[in-house]
Amino acid sequence: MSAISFTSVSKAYPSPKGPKGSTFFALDGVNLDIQEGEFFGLLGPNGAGKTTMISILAGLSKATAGTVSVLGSNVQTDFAQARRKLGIVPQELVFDPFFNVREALRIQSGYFGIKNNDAWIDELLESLGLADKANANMRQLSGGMKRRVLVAQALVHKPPVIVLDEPTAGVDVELRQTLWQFIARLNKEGHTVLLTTHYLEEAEALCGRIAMLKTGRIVALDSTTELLKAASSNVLRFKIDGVLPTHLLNKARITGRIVQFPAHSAVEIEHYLSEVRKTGLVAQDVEIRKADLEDVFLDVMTKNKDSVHGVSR
Ligand SMILES: Nc1ncnc2c1ncn2[C@@H]1O[C@H](COP(=O)(O)OP(=O)(O)OP(=O)(O)O)[C@@H](O)[C@H]1O
Repeated sequence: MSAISFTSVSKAYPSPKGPKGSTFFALDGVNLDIQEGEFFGLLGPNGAGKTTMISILAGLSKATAGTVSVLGSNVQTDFAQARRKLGIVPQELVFDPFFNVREALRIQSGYFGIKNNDAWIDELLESLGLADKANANMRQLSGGMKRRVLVAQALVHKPPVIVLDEPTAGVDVELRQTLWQFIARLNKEGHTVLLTTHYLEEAEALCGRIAMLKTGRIVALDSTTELLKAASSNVLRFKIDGVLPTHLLNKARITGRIVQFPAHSAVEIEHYLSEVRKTGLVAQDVEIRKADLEDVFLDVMTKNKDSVHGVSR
């Protein structure tokens, strides 16, 4: 059985730009099946539709068309069942400021009808590095600590399917490591994990399969290994002080002084370096590295530049 299944899912909003009455599709016929036990990554640029998919999954937003189910329970017609199977860590830090951490987790357990949950709550607090904060008021916690509580809250009912919407946005290295160790353990124990993130290194390290979403459509879907294989084998990377001519700029990825070119062969590498020399610029700290998921992502997004955003119908 699929852990999460999207079948022909679309979500329309009134178009902000088009003529009155026209609609804009934040999701446009999305089909996606995530199997039980997968660690699955959902990637896409800002506005691609990731949060919209998760909101529909969580029952916070209604699909305009199509069906979504969690372990066979339809999120619209069988909401209570579907919700019970899901643990969602939201992107935003929302919490009740009046309770301490343990109370917040007990209340959350109560929403799912679970009494005497303290043994699991203690394990969650321990695994997420919150043991010494159990009696701290939510207001006294730092942003990173609050995020840990949100993760614990999502997991109080031991959901078989865990959804993390950018859980590491703006959090420090220590929390990331604690969080990933814990989530990886839960995944090993059989929990399905769906992750959205802008940290492509994390997705590459953690996810067995990845979907890339752009303007409401899935534009790539494969195992992480296959996606990486499809990328150019190498990337030429160097630093320069100056601006490259347009014919080189079009092929490069620029981050400040760092210039990167996808390169398939030694000949191609030499070609780029000689083109740079011709401009009078000096390539410094030259290195050749293996292509990573960020290269694949940029490649897929560039190839799909023609996708029409917000099709008005
Ligand atoms: N309530 C709404 N009304 C109208 N448009 C909306 C609404 N919510 C989202 N959108 C639009 O739907 C599109 C998809 O948004 P969504 O938040 O799902 O993207 P995302 O992939 O999660 O982006 P990010 O990486 O920035 O979180 C965007 O163009 C957004 O402006």
